[in-house]
Amino acid sequence: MTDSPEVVVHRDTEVMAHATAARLLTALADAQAARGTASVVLTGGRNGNALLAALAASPAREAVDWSALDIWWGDERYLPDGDPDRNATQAQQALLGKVGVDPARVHAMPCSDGAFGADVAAAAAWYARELAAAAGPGAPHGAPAFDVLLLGVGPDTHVASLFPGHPGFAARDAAAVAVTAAPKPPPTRISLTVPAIRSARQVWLLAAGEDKADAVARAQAAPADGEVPAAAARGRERTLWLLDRTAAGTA
Ligand SMILES: O=C1O[C@H](COP(=O)(O)O)[C@@H](O)[C@H](O)[C@H]1O
Repeated sequence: MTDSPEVVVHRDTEVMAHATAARLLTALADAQAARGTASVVLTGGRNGNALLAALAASPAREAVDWSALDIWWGDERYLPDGDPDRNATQAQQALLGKVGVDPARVHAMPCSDGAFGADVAAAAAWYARELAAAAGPGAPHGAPAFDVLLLGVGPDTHVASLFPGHPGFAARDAAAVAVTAAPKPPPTRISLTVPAIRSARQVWLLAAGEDKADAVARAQAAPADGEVPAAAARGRERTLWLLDRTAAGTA
């Protein structure tokens, strides 16, 4: 696991989205050149969706073979299929419906009107099994070595759906966990766990806007094993904070 996160500060939110899109296309194209395949973990939220829109608009988007990309999610709001608040719905509209993804490689988290109904714990356990199957035997924590795992950072320092002081943050025995009574609506969610996040080769934390400045400062000062979820998000090879000036506190 990386000890020292790197920090890149962009002029504003728009520049950050486009620069991060270029960075991500390069990282995924490099992974595909090296191994013939790549994997990415998407995030929801404002910065995650701005990135997806920038990817869709990029003239370089076909540098990635979208059909040879596994797409996972760091978290999901446990809502009916197609609900506009689902991270998967937003990703489909912003990007996935515009590029040639292989539907079999788009690993959406379950929805509340699917096979598991209201049983979000069973839904999270299923996603953990999907991750473990992709990771193969012997993978620590049953999670794949994702090439790039994206995380938006909430104003309270939450990442994925791991909220400060909430039980999901402490989950260590599976790659995915059910989250109930989340402090941010909707209350019922599924999230990757800290060990699953730390299985990624690269973890990129995205934060733009004045309301994120305090969270960024606190997360960068907290110990990696503290109760500040964003501080615990580390990649095996690289941890990268991608900020705009307001979130970095340098505006
Ligand atoms: O609810 C969520 O919030 C976080 C952060 O969202 P933001 O709009 O404050 O940037 C997001 O990363 C997560 O995926 C999402 O489910």
